Amino acid sequence: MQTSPSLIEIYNMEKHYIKNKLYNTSVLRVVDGISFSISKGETFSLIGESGCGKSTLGRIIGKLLVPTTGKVLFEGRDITKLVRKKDKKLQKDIQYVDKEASFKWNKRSTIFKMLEKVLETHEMCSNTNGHCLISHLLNSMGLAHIAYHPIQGLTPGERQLVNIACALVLQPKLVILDDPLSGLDLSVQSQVLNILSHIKKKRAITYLFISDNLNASYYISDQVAVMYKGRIVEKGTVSQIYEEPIHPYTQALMSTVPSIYKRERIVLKGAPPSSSCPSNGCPFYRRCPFAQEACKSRQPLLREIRSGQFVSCHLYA
Ligand SMILES: Nc1ncnc2c1ncn2[C@@H]1O[C@H](COP(=O)(O)OP(=O)(O)OP(=O)(O)O)[C@@H](O)[C@H]1O
Repeated sequence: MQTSPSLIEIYNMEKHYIKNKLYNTSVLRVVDGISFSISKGETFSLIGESGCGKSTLGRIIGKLLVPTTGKVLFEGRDITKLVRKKDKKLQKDIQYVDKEASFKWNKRSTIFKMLEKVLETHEMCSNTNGHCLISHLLNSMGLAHIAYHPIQGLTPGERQLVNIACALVLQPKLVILDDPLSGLDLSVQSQVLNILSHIKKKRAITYLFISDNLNASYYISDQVAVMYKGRIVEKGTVSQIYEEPIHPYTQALMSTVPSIYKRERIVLKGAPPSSSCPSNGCPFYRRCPFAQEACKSRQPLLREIRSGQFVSCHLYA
């Protein structure tokens, strides 16, 4: 249930790509009619198997990718048609942290210098204020001891934390974390997650957390949306999605984390359909153990089945 006002609202978002294999043209529906909102101060996770469209949606919200159709409101302002490069406020307010820390900076530069440069680029803070801001941030992220180390000697975990620091130093309102734990050791993953939660408790910040790491998303999220083939099949609070999932796909997904979802393992048959052969029906019907006739021909709507828990499934229509 949402209590605080929405920071960002997404309406009917779609992203299609035209695939042209030797003139046999087809349309890839990577994001296929998605609507949701994220309240101020919450952590909203997008989960689902690889290729379901999570990053594409994240990049659209981060204004790094233009959608085919749809509308985005940020603090009530329609930003759908705004160009990120031309809007300084938007560049600062919405930060996108990519899955791999890829520094475009001089590898011999120190972390402190790099963060100074980020502030300078965004015309933020005089020197003294900037230095305070950076020191404070590095302290709260447990990075103060390596503030003057060159970037080239950092471990993968430190590089990812510095990548996140580059976003946080701008004091954004929304941080999109696209698979921030990818490629990190388990112990480093929990360190990054702890730091993200710690920062969130201290600042009025909202996270959009994109991941196929179900344990991590359980740990950090308030709200969760489950994606399947470019659509949201279920959305609710973290306990609703992980402990009381309703959609057959969510149930199968959660059965892979027996430490949280205490039911029998569900093994799905087949593979997800290609995004280039959309059907009018439910994208999950070929693999669904409960598929009915209606599932083949009619796309189910996302409906509220329990308070705050939305499901797109004909079983509950
Ligand atoms: N520029 C593009 N042109 C064509 N297809 C694309 C393009 N970008 C992404 N796709 C396809 O869109 C689908 C969704 O990709 P996306 O990266 O959004 O998925 P994801 O859920 O984030 O997966 P992962 O966790 O593996 O990154 C994939 O099948 C991908 O190949």
